[in-house]
Amino acid sequence: MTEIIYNSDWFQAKGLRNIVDALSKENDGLRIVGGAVRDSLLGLSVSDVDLATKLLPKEVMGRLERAGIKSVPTGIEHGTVTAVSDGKNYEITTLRRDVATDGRRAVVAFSTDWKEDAARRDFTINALYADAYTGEIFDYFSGQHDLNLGVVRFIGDAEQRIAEDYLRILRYFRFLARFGTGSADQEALAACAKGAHGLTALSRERIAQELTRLITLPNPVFSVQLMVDHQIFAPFLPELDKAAVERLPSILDREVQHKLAVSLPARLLTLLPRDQVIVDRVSARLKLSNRLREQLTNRVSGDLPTENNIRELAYRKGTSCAIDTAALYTNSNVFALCLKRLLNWDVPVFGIKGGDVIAMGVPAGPMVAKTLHLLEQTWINDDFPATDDLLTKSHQIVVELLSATKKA
Ligand SMILES: Nc1ccn([C@@H]2O[C@H](COP(=O)(O)OP(=O)(O)OP(=O)(O)O)[C@@H](O)[C@H]2O)c(=O)n1
Repeated sequence: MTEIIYNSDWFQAKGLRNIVDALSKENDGLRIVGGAVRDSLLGLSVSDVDLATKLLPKEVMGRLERAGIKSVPTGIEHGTVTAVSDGKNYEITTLRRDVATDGRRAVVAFSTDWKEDAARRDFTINALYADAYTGEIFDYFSGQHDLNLGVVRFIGDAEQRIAEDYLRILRYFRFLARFGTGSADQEALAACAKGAHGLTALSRERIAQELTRLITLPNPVFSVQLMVDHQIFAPFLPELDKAAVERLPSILDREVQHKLAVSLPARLLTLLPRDQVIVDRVSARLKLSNRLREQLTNRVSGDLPTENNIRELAYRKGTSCAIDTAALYTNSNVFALCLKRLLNWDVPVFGIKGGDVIAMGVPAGPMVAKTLHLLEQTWINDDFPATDDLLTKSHQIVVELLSATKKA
């Protein structure tokens, strides 16, 4: 186990080594903790490295400064300093024990006891530490055992851990989807259900971020089903569509079968009815980014996709939007036909401009835009013919249009 950590690229990274050299003047003062240790033991890639230390935040900042490493007091009242080393951020947090909490924010006291620090963390698999010099693992709550079995277990009393931070409910289901083996502990589920009301007190951004991370995992179905069964969505997503638990697996199947990239908007929309008002309301409540809101709106507004209109949808709203809507709202036959229509088809550019129709005899003014609109729609209805055919046909249409206008 020690070798796995010690030989990892992230452990030997220059940025981390510089920090370790700057801080770790005494033994037992600095350890890696949480996701980096957990993921590394599973052979997964590690992107974020968090450190825990017995040193007080001021001392951490002082030592980093003397070593020429930039540090930012990102959460100094909770003991967290972010070091920027070799272009990467590392969060360094002084060991803590909780003294009070309102479920959103813990009031903490600093500690020098590793087990005390471990005891205030959420799950056994997240309370694994690795010595920052040797990579030696410290496991106070059988986290490695649980990791090997795919068990997500709260440390100590689940209700208490949840009351310290209600976001842990959503984290529970996310980690279950990532590491679980398809079973969940009834006591933990009951504690999550009991604490779910507390989710309303959390910042919407934190909820949206967790939900996004869960829903875009390779297989969130088991967790989502459990969350539906235990009414976990009710406090922040009462609009949850009953069909969600069927639509989500169908999207996943289609993504895998047709090698489609995971689409966040499509995954989120599996949870909601196809109703723009509701989607807008949820987007506002969860404070989703403008870009994501637009993507969601594009996917619920307009006609349902069919084999006949799928290219028009792709032309007007983009290929990924067209594929998503087909994946979300059509049966498997129609979906396959839609995909076939989009395969090897590059969305073309309409080749006629205002100047072209004026050159064809349309008088400058409002008639230009109207004519362009008509020509574009005809081009779409004719299944996007190439520019030469488009020009010939456009000429005919303009001639007919002008003679009809003259007669009128
Ligand atoms: N509500 C929370 C959030 C975090 N943690 C602790 O803080 C560590 C770091 O948290 P975070 O970076 O959010 O998660 P990771 O465990 O690193 O995993 P991932 O990045 O995959 O979410 C966790 O491992 C856990 O020990 C916790 O106890 N309770």
